Amino acid sequence: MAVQGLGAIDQQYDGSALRIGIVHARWNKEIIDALVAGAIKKLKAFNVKEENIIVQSVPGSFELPFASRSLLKDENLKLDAVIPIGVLIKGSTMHFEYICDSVTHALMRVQEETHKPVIFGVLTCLTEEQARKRAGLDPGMHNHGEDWGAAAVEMPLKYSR
Ligand SMILES: O=Nc1c(NC[C@H](O)[C@H](O)[C@H](O)CO)[nH]c(=O)[nH]c1=O
Repeated sequence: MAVQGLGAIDQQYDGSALRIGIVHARWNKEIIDALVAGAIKKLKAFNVKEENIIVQSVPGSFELPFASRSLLKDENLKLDAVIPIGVLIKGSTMHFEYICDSVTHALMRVQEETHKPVIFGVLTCLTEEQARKRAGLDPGMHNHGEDWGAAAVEMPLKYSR
């Protein structure tokens, strides 16, 4: 049996009727930009229309849950899923741990409260090198933003209410 890799896609989904939000933090801009580009590239590969991809930014990852909830509840946007994207890199204090833990749990709560998919697009890295690799910024490395784009198409098509 073929072993599926991380973020393996199980079939070619048609996202042409979907509306997807991407809300990204503004810390670690170069890495964020690569992750957002990867997510958009994959959304388009699944036929999501450019006009149906709504991209907004927030100051940092700690603001992602609030913004994600607001986007999903915005009746004018009619989003099918949201991809919060942030890059958290360990510093010399415990700030990193508290943000990672609180943001992760808060994003899960947004998903439960809104009954809409919230794709976990937050890198929690010990070094900048780890983050760059996961954004595909090193030659031959995979851009995790693409996995998040694929998940944002699969989930609403499979589990929309
Ligand atoms: O501290 N490091 C980071 C960070 N801190 C800011 C925080 O998310 C929030 O915006 C402020 O505390 C204001 O609420 N935000 C990140 O996205 N990545 C980091 O690596």
